[in-house]
Amino acid sequence: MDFKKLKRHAKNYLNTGVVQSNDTESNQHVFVANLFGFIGYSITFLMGVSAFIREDRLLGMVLLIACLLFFSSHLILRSKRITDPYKFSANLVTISLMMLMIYLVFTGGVKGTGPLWIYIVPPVALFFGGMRKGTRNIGLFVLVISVLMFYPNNEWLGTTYTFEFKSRLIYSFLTVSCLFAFYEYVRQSSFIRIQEMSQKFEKQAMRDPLSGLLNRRGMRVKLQDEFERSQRYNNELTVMMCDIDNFKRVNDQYGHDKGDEIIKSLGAVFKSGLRRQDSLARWGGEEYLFLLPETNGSQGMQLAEKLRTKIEKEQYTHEYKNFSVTVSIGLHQIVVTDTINQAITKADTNLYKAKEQGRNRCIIS
Ligand SMILES: Nc1nc2c(ncn2[C@@H]2O[C@H](COP(=O)(O)OP(=O)(O)OP(=O)(O)O)[C@@H](O)[C@H]2O)c(=O)[nH]1
Repeated sequence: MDFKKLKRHAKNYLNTGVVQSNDTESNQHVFVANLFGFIGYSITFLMGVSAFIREDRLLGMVLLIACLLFFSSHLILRSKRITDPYKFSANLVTISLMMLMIYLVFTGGVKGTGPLWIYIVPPVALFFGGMRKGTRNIGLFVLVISVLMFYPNNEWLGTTYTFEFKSRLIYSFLTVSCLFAFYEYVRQSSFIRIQEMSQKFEKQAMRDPLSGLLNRRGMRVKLQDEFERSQRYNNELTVMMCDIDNFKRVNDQYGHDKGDEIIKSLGAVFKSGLRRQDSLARWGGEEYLFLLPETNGSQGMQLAEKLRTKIEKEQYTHEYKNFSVTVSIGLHQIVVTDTINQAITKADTNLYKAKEQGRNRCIIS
């Protein structure tokens, strides 16, 4: 088998149970669960076989049982019948690991070196359980091994340790646990911060910075969603293209800043006249695109007229003089044969007609 094939197999294996729609954090956990399960059953298998060779049958059996449990955690991730396979698998890995460690502390493992393995517990418990559950599990684990080790006269141990060894084992274990808990805390909070920032940037990429409305990119996403929905449920859907009349003159007369203020203000006026399910975007310089789900042409026309008259009455001031602007609107009720671009072009054509017929009016096909 060549290296590339081996790499692909390893990747597929480690991605068992990864769900495409899940967030990166959940999938990372599934990936690590597979990796840990793999390391867990490989090592316990080798150690189990080695224990049998040394004729330590009991240790060999325990290690092979642990190996089976680690392997089951991988099989669980493949299961389609279990509701939350990751949770089940992660709990199985953590509990099996802790039981194995308790056993190693109890028996001493090979020549009293068994307790050296307990340092695997903190990273695994914290990674799979998170801060709260992980810390609680580590606390329980320390309690159990402390009781076993410090019970008078070593009565609850299958081996003997010196007092110095036991106490230093617990101190060092607690130190490692605290460091891992701190690390997990920093990792988790950084991850949350990065996720929040990425959501914020994603939102910003869909918005027009001047008006705060959707930009073309954001509107394209809405158009696609609503278009598909209207076709699936046979719902009425209307698009409306609106343009400020003679805006060049407004800019020339009152300045670009005033022009910007008007673009922003019109967006807010339009928005206040829409329903929650409607979408509004700044489609171009002084052009707005409306998407009106569950709205037919005549309902769209009523809304367009309402908005047009509202804008007409809106007053702006420049150097103590009041003035107003008007808008022209072109509408189109989408039909089944339309593509998104065709629907927009038809609304645009109607807008052009409205401009031609003298502006400050609404036209529908
Ligand atoms: N202030 C401001 N002006 C803009 C912005 N984007 C586009 N414009 C201006 O809007 C004007 C649009 O002018 P035209 O396309 O000639 O159309 P109009 O003057 O509105 O005339 P009609 O559309 O035919 O009624 C141009 O002068 C652009 O510079 C913007 O973000 N801010």
